Amino acid sequence: MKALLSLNKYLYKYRGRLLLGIIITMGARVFAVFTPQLIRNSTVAIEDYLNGDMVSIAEVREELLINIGLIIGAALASGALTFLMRQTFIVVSRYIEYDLKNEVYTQYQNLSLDFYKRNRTGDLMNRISEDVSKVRMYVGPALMYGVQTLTLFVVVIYFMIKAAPTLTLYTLIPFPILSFAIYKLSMAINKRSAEIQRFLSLLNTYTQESFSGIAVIKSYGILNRFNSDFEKLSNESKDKNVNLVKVEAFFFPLMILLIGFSNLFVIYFGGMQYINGEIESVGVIVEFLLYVNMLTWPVASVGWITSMVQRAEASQERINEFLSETPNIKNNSPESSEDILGEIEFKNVSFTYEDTNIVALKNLSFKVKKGETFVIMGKTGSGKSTILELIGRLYDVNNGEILIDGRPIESYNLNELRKQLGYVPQDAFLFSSSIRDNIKFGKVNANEEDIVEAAKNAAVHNNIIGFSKGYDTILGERGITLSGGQKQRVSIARAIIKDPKIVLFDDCLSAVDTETEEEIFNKLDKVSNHKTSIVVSHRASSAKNANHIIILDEGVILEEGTHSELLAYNGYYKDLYNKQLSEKEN
Ligand SMILES: Nc1ncnc2c1ncn2[C@@H]1O[C@H](COP(=O)(O)OP(=O)(O)OP(=O)(O)O)[C@@H](O)[C@H]1O
Repeated sequence: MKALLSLNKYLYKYRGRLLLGIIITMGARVFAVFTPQLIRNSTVAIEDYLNGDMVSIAEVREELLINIGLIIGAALASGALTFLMRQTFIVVSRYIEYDLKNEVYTQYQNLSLDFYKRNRTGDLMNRISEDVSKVRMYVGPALMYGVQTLTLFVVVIYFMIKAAPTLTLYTLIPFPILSFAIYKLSMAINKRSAEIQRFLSLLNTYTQESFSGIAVIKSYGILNRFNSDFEKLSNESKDKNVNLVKVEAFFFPLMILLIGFSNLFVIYFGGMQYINGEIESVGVIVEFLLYVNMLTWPVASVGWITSMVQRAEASQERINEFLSETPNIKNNSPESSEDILGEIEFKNVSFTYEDTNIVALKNLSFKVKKGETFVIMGKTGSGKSTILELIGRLYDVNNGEILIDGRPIESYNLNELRKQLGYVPQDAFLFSSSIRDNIKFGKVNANEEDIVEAAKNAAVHNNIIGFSKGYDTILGERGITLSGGQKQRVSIARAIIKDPKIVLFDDCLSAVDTETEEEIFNKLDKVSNHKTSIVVSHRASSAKNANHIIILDEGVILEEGTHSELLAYNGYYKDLYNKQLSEKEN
């Protein structure tokens, strides 16, 4: 139950409604318990008539009719209150489900990239949907039936003791045994439920990844392999569910068996006590039989409630695991920072990726002046993307420091800093929405003119108006309706529409031809006259007009200078330039 304590804040938030729910539930059960007493009274009336204590049949009939009326009234009152009971408890559980989903989602958003690398998407999805709905069962049905069962037990046992204390004792003999058996079963259910939940995450992850990679799977002709792997996983999942069902299946027979014993005890001991004169009427036996049967469902629900609570506990533990994570990237300055100008300096920066222990940058130093275009080139894996990720504070440096306008990057308000950066990652991710929305994503209040201008500057406007629905074209998941180059350019439009102070292009023109690349750079040059641009590229053509170029190799600068300085140097850059020039000529 420890994990579920974290839900207390929500129970407290909705305490008014819950309290009302508890009162209504108690009322509903109290009315329900009137029925056995009214039936006993009716039996007593018939008994009295047979014994000659009541003289006229009309008197009996009147008594019976009054009792029937009261039974109907009590049933109606109990029914109406039961309806209201659901309206309070179940509605509150939906509110809490909503709050909890928001809490988990906000936490996901705040967590740093390393969290997303450690955990798979399917698992994240599972915790925010499946696990949260399991937890809802605790704050909704489990709580509701818990209160109902408890109230019913208290009221029924009170009336039982009032009517016949010794018979109550005999009737309740099987209940402790039943409770113990249910407890044992619940433990087994909990273990199996946690396992199922873990497995469901695995299955979701597998499915989600295979849908995302469907193009690769199809083109490699490995559908069958994926199908059979999926079948294996879902078969295992089925076995685990079947195992759970086997244990759960014990509940009802066990309950019926023990309730059956209670009925037998009532008939036998009740009969004996009646003969001995310890009970004044057969009506008490009838009343007790009705009580025992009234307790059947609550006793069954004890097991059911326990298993719901156990499952919720397992799920909440998984949710808490993520909620207790703290983002590695801290926002050290809660106040919004002033506008940045755009000077960037790396001072002896070293960075190692924690999970792989790969040293991506080693004691790196360079300075980019405001408004300059700075190009980073180098072999694959040399640390180019890492530099851009560090400027966006997707990671924090291990040693050294990054300064923006002479101030440590960590001293800026994180969101304000990111707002002033236009980052175009290597893998242009587009949302499954319209092209317009994807571009607007960079500036929520952008008008049509801004959108078209950004698209023109990213040299993608002509492509977009070529589509029958133009800017309203809906992109499939991850933008699959666009070509690689179109995707890259829409992603550039999204970055430049917000008119950032610093633009960071991570090899984001690799899928466009050199002419289009040049066109984009020329346009950007015009619109970005005050912007600092850092461009990662594999093409010398992107570097020609840069103010400064660095060539990275294994996290250190191998060569640096302007285009002409590097050509004069006779090194990596010159080789690359000549090679790409001859490729173009051929
Ligand atoms: N998220 C990550 N987690 C762990 N290691 C990483 C991560 N990203 C990059 N690396 C490693 O850090 C090193 C530098 O990677 P980086 O992406 O900065 O190189 P790059 O020069 O941009 O490469 P490319 O030109 O192929 O994009 C590589 O060895 C890479 O394997």
